[in-house]
Amino acid sequence: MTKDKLTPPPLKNDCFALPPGVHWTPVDEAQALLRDRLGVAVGQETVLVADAMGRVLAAPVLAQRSNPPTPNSAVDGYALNGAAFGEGVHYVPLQQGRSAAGSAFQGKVPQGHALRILTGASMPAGTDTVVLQEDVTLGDGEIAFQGPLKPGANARKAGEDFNAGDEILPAGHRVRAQDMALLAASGARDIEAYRTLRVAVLSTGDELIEAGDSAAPDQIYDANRPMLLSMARRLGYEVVDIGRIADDRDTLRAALNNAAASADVILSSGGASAGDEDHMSALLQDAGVMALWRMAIKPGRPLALGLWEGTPVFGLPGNPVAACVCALIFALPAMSILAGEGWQVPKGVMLPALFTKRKKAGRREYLRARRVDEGVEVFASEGSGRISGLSWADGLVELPDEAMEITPGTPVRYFSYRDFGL
Ligand SMILES: Nc1nc2c(c(=O)[nH]1)N[C@H]1C(S)=C(S)[C@@H](COP(=O)(O)OP(=O)(O)OC[C@H]3O[C@@H](n4cnc5c(N)ncnc54)[C@H](O)[C@@H]3O)O[C@H]1N2
Ligand code: MOO
Repeated sequence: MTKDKLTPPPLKNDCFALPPGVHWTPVDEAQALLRDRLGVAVGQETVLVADAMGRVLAAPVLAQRSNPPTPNSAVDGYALNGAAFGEGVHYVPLQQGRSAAGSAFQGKVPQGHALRILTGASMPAGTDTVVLQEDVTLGDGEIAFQGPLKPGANARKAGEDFNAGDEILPAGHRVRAQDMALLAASGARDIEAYRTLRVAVLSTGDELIEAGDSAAPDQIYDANRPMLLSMARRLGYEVVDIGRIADDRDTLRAALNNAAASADVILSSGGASAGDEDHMSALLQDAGVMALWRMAIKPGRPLALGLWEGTPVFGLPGNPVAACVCALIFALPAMSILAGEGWQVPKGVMLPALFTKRKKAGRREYLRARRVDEGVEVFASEGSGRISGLSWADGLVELPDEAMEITPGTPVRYFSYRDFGL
């Protein structure tokens, strides 16, 4: 072929333009596929309640006992039979003794008598009501107060919170600090939990060096691996650090074998597109287990999804912002399924935009964003190598697949990093 016979394509400097003839998978379609195809990837184990924080329940938790286990007093005061004290002033003799939390009164309170009672103490036999000590004048061996009393006032019924045998937490629930109170109160000694998901993380690229090492001019620090390892740790997963892998197919194959043998899911970054050194997508394609690799998302359109030796692989794009966004939008909810928690995606909130942008149709866009009192502002650049914007931001703005004209005040969807559990 001679030079003058070559026909160059029309110049297309927009690297985000969607080439025709390629199916660009919408975010919703890719998420639906992950949601349908993935299942729990971990076994189960028995875990002491003391160690339950952050664990995902593999079975519902049933209460071993009721809360409260007996009727008890909600206040410090005097226990009596409420129905016996109608309108008017009452002078009521005190029964000897008292009922305190953990030290219940053993006898029966005679009709027309009252017993000193403290908050949390079991209601003694013969009583159903507590008159608040602030409403009482204490005399010598008797109390005086103004009727009428409402029978049952200031007393908690046995099981009013939950009863023995009630399901207090469902399977698939991830135990939070607040749930630790419920688990302990229910009398549980241990829970059935899913084993903690193991997440292997690797970075590909000959240019990468380790944080803190001395760098040649064309080397760059591996920024994605520390980010992805930290996301996994923060979400309570066990991490397996596979390290930095050179742009060499055999080396990457060996690293994937190692990762698949030691983890339940693999997060890699770089080499996801179709360049000469994009071995991740090539290997997954050769193995015939490549599901999707072009997403209608910005940043991050090259995303290699596949199975390696049966282990799901997320081949995230190399650019750190794209790696972060694709991890949040695809890998995190997928990992929550693998971990037993079911599909978890944040709903976000609609906030007024404090920026101007004209968005084209065909791709969902995520902008680094920061919530302020008046609404949400976005990072000055959309460049997916601008790592500083990830730290500038406290979350993401999501713009829909359709075209959109945003001016100050237009409602836009905002997710905080915390909404993703980060
Ligand atoms: N001709 C085209 N070239 C590129 C296109 C395109 O459509 N046509 N898309 C660009 C986009 S968008 C992205 S994103 C990248 C994705 O490619 P890869 O996933 O294969 O990523 P790499 O090429 O390996 O790296 C991209 C970029 O990110 C840097 N990088 C990689 N890993 C790390 C890391 N662990 N820490 C920090 N930085 C990392 C890498 O040095 C590159 O600068 O392809 C574009 N090219
Ligand atoms: O689409 Mo690339 O993943 O933005 O940087």
